[in-house]
Amino acid sequence: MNDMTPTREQREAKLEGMGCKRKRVEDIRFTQGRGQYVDDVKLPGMLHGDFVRSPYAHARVKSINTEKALKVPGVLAVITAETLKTVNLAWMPTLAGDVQMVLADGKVLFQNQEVAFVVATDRYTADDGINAVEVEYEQLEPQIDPFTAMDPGAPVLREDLTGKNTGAHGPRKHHNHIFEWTVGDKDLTDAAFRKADVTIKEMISYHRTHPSPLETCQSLCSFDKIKGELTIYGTFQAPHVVRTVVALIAKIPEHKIHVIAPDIGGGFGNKVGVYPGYVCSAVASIVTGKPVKWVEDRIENLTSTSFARDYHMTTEIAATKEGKVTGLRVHVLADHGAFDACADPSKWPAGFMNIVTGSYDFPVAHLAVDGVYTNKAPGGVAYRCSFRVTEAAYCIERAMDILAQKLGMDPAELRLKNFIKAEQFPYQSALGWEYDSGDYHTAMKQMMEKVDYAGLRKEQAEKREAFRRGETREIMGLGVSFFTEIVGAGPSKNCDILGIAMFDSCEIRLHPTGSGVARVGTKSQGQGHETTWAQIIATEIGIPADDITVEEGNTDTAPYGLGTYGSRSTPVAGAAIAMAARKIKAKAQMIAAYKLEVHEDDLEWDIDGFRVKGLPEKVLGMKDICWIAYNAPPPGMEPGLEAVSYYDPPNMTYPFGAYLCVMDIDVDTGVYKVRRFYALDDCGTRINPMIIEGQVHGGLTEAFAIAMGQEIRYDDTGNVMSGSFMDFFIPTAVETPKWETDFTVTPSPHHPIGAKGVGESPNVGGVPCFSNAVNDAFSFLGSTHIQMPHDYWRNWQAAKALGVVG
Ligand code: PCD
Ligand SMILES: [Cu+]
Repeated sequence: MNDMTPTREQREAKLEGMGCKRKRVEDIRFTQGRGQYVDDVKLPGMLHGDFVRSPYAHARVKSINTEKALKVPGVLAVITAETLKTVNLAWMPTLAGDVQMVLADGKVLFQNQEVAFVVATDRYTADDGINAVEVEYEQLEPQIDPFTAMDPGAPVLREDLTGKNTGAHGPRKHHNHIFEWTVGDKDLTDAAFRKADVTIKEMISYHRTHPSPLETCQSLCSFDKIKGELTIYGTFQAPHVVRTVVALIAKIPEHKIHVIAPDIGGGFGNKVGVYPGYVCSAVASIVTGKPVKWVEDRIENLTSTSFARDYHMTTEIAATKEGKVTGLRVHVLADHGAFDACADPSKWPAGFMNIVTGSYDFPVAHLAVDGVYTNKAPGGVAYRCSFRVTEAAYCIERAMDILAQKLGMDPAELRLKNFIKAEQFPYQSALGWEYDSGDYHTAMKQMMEKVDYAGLRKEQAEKREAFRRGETREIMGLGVSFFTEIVGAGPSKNCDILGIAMFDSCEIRLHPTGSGVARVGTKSQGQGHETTWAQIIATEIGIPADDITVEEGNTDTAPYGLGTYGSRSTPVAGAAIAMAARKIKAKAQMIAAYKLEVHEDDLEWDIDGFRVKGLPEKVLGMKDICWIAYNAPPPGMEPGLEAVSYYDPPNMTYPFGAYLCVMDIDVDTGVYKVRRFYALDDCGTRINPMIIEGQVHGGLTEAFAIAMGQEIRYDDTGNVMSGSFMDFFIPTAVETPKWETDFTVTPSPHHPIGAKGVGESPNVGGVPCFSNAVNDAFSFLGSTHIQMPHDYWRNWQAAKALGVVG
């Protein structure tokens, strides 16, 4: 061996495989303004479309006159529901089994609803056309409050459903009722409450908010009449689903539809749903014979595409006087707006809300969810939480604090007392999930030690005394949260979207000189898949990550997959990538055995190639195997080195974490300061620690935004009060706290590389952590629960209500 032979460590480092803080390869183009987003795509002869929208929340549309608009120079077409009816597209199916108007058909049901689509030579002219469309409305009584939506005298919102007593998810009790969904054993739960020493009950609201990615939703459709082919560029988190749905609805054969999701400027769940803009730009292209682009502006994005949350959760816990939980009962009133356009797997009308037992060993539980229609925008997307998991985590984490307060126990101690123990995994929850793995006690104790929890509680006790003595006007809150996430939808036995099973896929093709390409069914919106997917392959087959190109988002080339949301990419596609790589490795091993003239079983894998056991000098590297695979394969073996895997996971993965927030609030102004925020995340095997840290920073920032101010608010008449970034809180670097991150590693036992998702976790755990900090600060003054968002004004109102401010 000469000195030039690289050491094992050097060979390993060269791969930049799993565990490496590899720099994000996509950032080379993003940071230089070389990303290619939908709006960067410009096709010859391209036209622009824009919407006439309703000023009213609830009104009858008496007439639409397009005559003047069509006379505006440059306006080429005005599409209304009547136009869409000719192609049977005035209404479209939603992902939740409901139907939604593409353009107002007789009625409008929320402010800013799409009424007509004006197509013109440029965006400005389209806008002039919009102003020239004359719509006559007759205002109707709006239904804004979900709590009165099922009153006997409540206005009828969905006239199209008149006489329908059952919906996509079972019986409907009222004309504004969508579904009732129940899980768990009601009788056993009621019995637990009858026997309980202590019970708590609180209505915990998770307000309506919005994912608001920097890039809004957009599409560019081009219909080629000669070929009969439709090409759609769009901001899609799930391009293949879009292609299938278009094929089913528009009756265009699937191979004649090309869906391309180029670079995406953030998704956060906003880009999962199907919006009228996509349908209208496609129809407009068919009608005009030209490519038609639709680009939403900020107000349109905030007020018409996919809100999140709006869950009102009446929560009860039963416990012994020692603080052992014995039952959980939750009723949710879910405000879905005008159409049920929730983006959940089809069989789950309230998503995975039944993860509401959280990290605790509840022997029994019962959950009931009622969905109602109101005159608000449709949606119900995840917004950085897989299918209502953040609502569930908020519910249980707030409720555990309320129980601790009633018992006079420390909230961290109460949690430690009730955690599912490490030896109980795989754990069967009372509401039907099988948690794959976890070690909650270790994570919680690590958090408490790192932040000096006992010291902080002591300081808080002293500050409270000082406040009582009138020496300070500042109160201190410690927010504890311990969450269990559920990500990786999903086993196709119970997860599908409109019947499309939720597996995912990867296709790897290695080239003769030892580099290659991996195509995956997911679609990064900023998560860094081009970086991390190559790292999995590097570790699995010993080809440096830099030598693997990762491609996603083009349905012509990528294998069929269900896309990226619900932190499913790592649990599902990540597994498919490892499995495809292993197929390649198996063929590589046959080649190596032949070349090294030994039996396959006599070979062992060594970082970047195979070696004969016991003969360290007899090696064949993966790069050489690539060449041999094409140019000199063993007799009888097909040339080439590629593999594809479609992976249907046996279970979801259950990441978890322990968070702590230290907050100081000035009672006279309501101004808060986040003094410290510590986040310990366990996402199993970590692919790229730097990307994970970035994901946690981003998710915590969004959690901070939601808990401390971000809200989509309506007045009594259904006017949106927060339709721009002037009134919708987007924290900048100035407001954002400093994040301290930490981790433990508890691999998923069923995932080929043991990885769980992480992208959503910080939002799921972060929101209750901030809210618990605010509530903890005020609790010694006698409050049990203050609703989010906790902006300065509301903190000040809380202080006033508690009588500490005049
Ligand atoms: N263990 C582990 C895990 C993970 N990872 C990494 O991290 C990331 C993430 O991942 P996940 O968790 O799996 O996830 P995904 O699927 O990929 O994604 C999704 C998510 O993601 C997050 N993040 C983010 N970022 C950015 N930048 N952008 C965006 O947009 C976003 N979004 C958000 C959301 S909202 Mo939903 O949709 O609501 O449902 S859901 C979501 C990637 O890269 C991966 O690879 C690692 O490394 N390791
Ligand atoms: Cu959610």
